[in-house]
Amino acid sequence: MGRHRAGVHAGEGGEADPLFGRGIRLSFGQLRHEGAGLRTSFLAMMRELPGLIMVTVRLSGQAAPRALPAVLIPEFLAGVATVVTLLSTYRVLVPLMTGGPTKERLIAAIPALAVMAAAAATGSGMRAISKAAVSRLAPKIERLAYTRLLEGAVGAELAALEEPGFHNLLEAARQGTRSAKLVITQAAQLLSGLTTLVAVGSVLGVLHPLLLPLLLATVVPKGWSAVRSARARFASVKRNLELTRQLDVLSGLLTSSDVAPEIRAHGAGGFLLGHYGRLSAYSEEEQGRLGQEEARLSLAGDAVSGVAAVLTYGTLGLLLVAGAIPLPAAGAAVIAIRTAKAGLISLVMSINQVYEQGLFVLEWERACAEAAEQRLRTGDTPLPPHPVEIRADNLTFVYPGQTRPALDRVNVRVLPGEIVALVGANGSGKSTLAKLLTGLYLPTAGGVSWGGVPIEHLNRRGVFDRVALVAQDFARWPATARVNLALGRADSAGDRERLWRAAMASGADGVVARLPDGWDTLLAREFMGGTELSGGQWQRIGLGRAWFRDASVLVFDEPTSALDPRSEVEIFDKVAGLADRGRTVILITHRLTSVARADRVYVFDSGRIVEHGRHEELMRADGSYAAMYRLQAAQFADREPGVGAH
Ligand SMILES: Nc1ncnc2c1ncn2[C@@H]1O[C@H](COP(=O)(O)OP(=O)(O)OP(=O)(O)O)[C@@H](O)[C@H]1O
Repeated sequence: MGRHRAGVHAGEGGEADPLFGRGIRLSFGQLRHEGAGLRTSFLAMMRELPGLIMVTVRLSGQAAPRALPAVLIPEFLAGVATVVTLLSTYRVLVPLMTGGPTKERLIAAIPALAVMAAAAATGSGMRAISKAAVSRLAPKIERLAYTRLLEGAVGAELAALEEPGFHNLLEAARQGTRSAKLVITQAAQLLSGLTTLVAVGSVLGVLHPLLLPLLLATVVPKGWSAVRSARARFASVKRNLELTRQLDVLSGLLTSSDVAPEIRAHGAGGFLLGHYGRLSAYSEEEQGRLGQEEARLSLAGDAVSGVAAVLTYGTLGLLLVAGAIPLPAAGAAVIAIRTAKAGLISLVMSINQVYEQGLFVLEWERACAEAAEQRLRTGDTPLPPHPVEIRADNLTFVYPGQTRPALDRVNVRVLPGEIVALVGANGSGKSTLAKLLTGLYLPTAGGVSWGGVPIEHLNRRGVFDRVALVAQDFARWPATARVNLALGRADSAGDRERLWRAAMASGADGVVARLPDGWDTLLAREFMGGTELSGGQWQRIGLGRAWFRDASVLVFDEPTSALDPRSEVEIFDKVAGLADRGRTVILITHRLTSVARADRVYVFDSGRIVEHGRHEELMRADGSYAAMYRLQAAQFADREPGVGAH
């Protein structure tokens, strides 16, 4: 794809992105703030501002209840000090500019000068105290916000975490947690800017009432451009969230050690870099467009504000000439206006920041609310004591965002102490069923029950507690070997005997024995002191986790895919042993020889169960299971010396 038209984003206008398909285009459809952002009036935006700040203020109240007054009170006192400084400037100027001997005039100015110095020093001191308080408070707010977000994500339904929209929201919310810190810093500055402005305003009001609206006329246009460009920046970030995440994924891949061998062996580096460059160009174009928009807004704000400033000085001159204002008052007014200008710049910058960052904090709040809505739905019926029968009745399941069911009216029975095997072609729904039987997903239609109670009525955390799951893509935690084995019952991680027992059952004992620091070896080569395991070694660790968890229902999804033949046989023996000891085993495998020992085999095809029964029954039935079994057996028979080729 060549260079895109100016203003047209990746995938917009119907064409799919050559790397990510329709993803980026779809993300544009999900924007909620963007359109609204550009239509919102200035007044509406200014009305939003206190609400935006309040989200962070509430957060800071929870993060450190006493810290906020420590920020606000000194900031307020600093504002008061500014008023006093300005008023005393006036009092210094009056004796200096009125007639009389110079010495007397100087002496008359000294008390006001002393007050001015004291007020200025107090103002600086107060600002320093507030700054120190902000730097103590801000990280606490950030941590609290981030922890809340993580708690929400951890407690959400698995299905929610598979929705891209939720991920975009989480990404914006993650930014929101950093923003909360900035909002509090900037809100303190905003308060300081406002107090300065009020101070200057009141001084000007005292000097001559006409100067006050003129001062406001210099402030408002700048505030308008600041808020508008903050909104435009926020909209731009939202608009590009999916693109930003995709760029992050690409740069992560280019630097990841996991895919580094394939990138080199397949010469994929140039290809990926090319796409990185292409997608970055979209992002750069967006930034350029945004920069232009901000420059336009700023110019418009400056122009109106500049005219107002000229008018202010002009009015001051006219008032002076007309004798409506004495010379010292005019001098004080000039100083007040200059002070206002400095305060104004900082005020405008903080309004801009508070507004933009505040919108992200709102995203954080929205994500927390969304996560709460998506919180794991759980009933309060306690689990019947083990052993329980697990059933799926007319179970249908459609993944979020999909239209075709992954499971279509499936009926399954798993009796306590049984080994139930799920077999069938890739993508036929075996892993999905295992996740539904163990309560990780809830049915779209039909039902799953444990001991006759529908799973949604049960305490699902209680269900999880009864389950040990060795998923096909089990987690390889970047942690020590001990944690990797014991994570399923982290409280017992210190139980060495239990660790060794689990390790011996899965064959992980030999792996751990060869590790440089034994159980304390870090299994993550990207960190200092870390080491890496082979695929089969990892699988033993993953399997050991199931034994360590010691649950009554065990799900093994392709448990031996990376094991050597001898280890594979050993593992299946151990799995059979688990069932002998009353554990229920759900086994998903393509190794049909190991299925022969199962009490029942369910054969899947395109989300449906096409056959079920014991191995012998299925062989006699001579259906698809028998065909698959013979196909596998024939592969070995063909290679037997004297029987087949080679
Ligand atoms: N998280 C998901 N979101 C959307 N669709 C999914 C998800 N996981 C699986 N699917 C789809 O559901 C169907 C069933 O997948 P499942 O993983 O259950 O198959 P499987 O029988 O276990 O396959 P395999 O033998 O390859 O492991 C497939 O069409 C797959 O594309």
